Amino acid sequence: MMDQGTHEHGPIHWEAAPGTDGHIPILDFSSYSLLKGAVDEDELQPLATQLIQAFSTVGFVYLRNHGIPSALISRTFETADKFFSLPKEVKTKYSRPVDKGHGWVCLERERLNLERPGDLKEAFNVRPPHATDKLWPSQEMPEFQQVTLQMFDKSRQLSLRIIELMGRGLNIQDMPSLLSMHSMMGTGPNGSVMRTLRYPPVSAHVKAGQIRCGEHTDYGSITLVFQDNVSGLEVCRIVKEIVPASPIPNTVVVNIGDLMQRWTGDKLKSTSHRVVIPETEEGRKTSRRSLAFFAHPDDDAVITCLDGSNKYPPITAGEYLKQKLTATYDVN
Ligand SMILES: O=C(O)CCC(=O)C(=O)O
Ligand SMILES: [Fe+2]
Repeated sequence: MMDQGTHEHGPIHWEAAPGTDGHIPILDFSSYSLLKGAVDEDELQPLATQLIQAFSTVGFVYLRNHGIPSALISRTFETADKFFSLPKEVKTKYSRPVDKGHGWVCLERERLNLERPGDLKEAFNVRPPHATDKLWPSQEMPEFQQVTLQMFDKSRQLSLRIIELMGRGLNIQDMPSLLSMHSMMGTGPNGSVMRTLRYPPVSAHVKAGQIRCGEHTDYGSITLVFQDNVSGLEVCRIVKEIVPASPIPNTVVVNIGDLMQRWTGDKLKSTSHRVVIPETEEGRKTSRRSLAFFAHPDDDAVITCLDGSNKYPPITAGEYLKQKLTATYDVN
């Protein structure tokens, strides 16, 4: 078996969400699907309650019937594949500058667990406010910008619906302000980013402890993850106890980020996760693809514990993200 390293991330406990055996719940999102025209308010409360149950225990759910067309998801994956298959010299033209959140991130540039070597993944970050003309591969792929921006926008809309339901499930009185604190996703000073990720076939030269994506928690409000059909995503329940978040067709995985955990005075759990290398020789020859949308509040949104506990001092979302990113990026 490939060495998965010996790093022990802090103990993370979860109680099994009701009706589950400690695995990640699968919820039907049809009552608030993006495709749903008229919404029946009465149907939303049970969904909101189920979401909060999952997020306050596992920190992860799968959603079915979310309403982002599968054709758009496939098209985004294909578009990303085409970009990743361009020669390295071409991709380098679109490298993410250190001061921007948009552009190509080469293999091993990031390590999400600082105790491991660089992650065995490459990525293209789509962060519209940071995207200059020079950072879109329009010359080689005229469709790239339009397809990825469309997927960004659908992910943004779905995130807002999820956040709205979370507010409902948490009984937050001032819901408009929770939503308005996410009003600049994709348009202004806001940390939200969509990443197309590619984990290439694993060569024989893997460094000790190197995996596809090291153990980490996400930083923002919530994350959406669309997976292809290749396993590897694992949710770290407690030290040495791991639950696979294997691909389930037509679902999106949604998880809580650190800032949301802080915002809710630790009621909702930002659970550690990672992407491992397949154990079989055959599996290692296969690449894996995913698409992650990280929803963040606006940079100037002041995050104060929603339960009035003042467990953590107020901090702006921009300042919080800056502190987190400094630790992870551009280590090579
Ligand atoms: O590729 C995946 O399935 C998840 C990646 C991830 O957790 C991340 O990029 O934060
Ligand atoms: Fe993550």
